[in-house]
Amino acid sequence: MANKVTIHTLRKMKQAGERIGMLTCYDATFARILDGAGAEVLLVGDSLGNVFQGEKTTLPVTVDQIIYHLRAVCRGTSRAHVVGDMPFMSYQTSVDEAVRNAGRLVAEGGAEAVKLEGGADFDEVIRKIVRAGIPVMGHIGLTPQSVHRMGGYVIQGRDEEKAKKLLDDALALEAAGCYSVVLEGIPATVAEEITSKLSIPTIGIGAGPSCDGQVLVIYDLLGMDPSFSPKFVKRYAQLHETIGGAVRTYLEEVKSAAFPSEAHSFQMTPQVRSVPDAGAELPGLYGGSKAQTGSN
Ligand SMILES: Nc1nc(=O)c2c([nH]1)NC[C@@H]1CN(c3ccc(C(=O)N[C@@H](CCC(=O)O)C(=O)O)cc3)CN21
Ligand SMILES: CC(C)C(=O)C(=O)O
Ligand SMILES: [Mg+2]
Repeated sequence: MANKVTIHTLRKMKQAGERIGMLTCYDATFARILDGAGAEVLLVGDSLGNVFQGEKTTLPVTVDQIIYHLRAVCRGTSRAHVVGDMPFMSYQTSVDEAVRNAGRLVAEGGAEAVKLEGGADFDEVIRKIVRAGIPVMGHIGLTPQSVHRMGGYVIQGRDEEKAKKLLDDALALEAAGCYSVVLEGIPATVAEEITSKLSIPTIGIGAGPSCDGQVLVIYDLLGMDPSFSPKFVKRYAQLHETIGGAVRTYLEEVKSAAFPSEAHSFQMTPQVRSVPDAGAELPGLYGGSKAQTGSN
């Protein structure tokens, strides 16, 4: 828990010009690695629909599934700020339902904040969640839950009018009480202007270098899926090849019986030989019945 990252840490980082490093995370083992590496924010994103479940969109993800992954991530995290993504239809139908679902991510999942997609249209929902004591991270631009309305994963805010709408939405989110906002899939200049006009930190994904922080889907930066390579992703590893290579070697060794060798095998406990005659009279003394402990 040493210097736990909170919403205040993130605001101070913006003021100090220190960039915020955020990653998605879906399980405890990754959480230990990412937290240990110094990520300030871990997001249990609804992108788990794509990368964990193999769905085409994030739309089928449920509140129960986000909670399940949040619990795992929280167990593996000691320093990072953990955010839970509000999935599709968990906050769009009514303010009451939104507050209840945000509360579930915190109370059942262990999230320290929630994130939801949308601009000024959601200010009432955001105000009520914040009033309930739950910090809200906004998310505007290319909002994947609106994939069908956008007609695909299309970069947003490319003309002046749409760019102005994004700035207005960002200001509305800040006014509604968001402590931070994700800017996804928008021109770098638009993200730069929004970042300069907000007091709360902006976190970009496909939004250029001027945001106060950056977020990427962990599987993308690790290069787990060679078929997913949009322009905004940088691969810092080629784990698809690394994992594939390790598994192919394992399979070869299983087939050639090179694995397991003696080093990965167990031996019986060495037994003390019973002394002829005496052994018959004192069976317990010479290792007949008592189990020994301490070796493999
Ligand atoms: N693994 C993964 N990474 C993500 O970043 C991600 C998900 N899944 N699932 C939910 C959404 C979907 N996302 C996407 C998916 C594709 C593009 C894409 O193809 N973008 C084009 C730009 C298209 C344009 O120019 O308008 C690109 O080439 O970057 C963008 C965001 C972001 N999110
Ligand atoms: C990429 C981030 C911002 C996200 O919303 C997700 O992973 O679901
Ligand atoms: Mg999301």
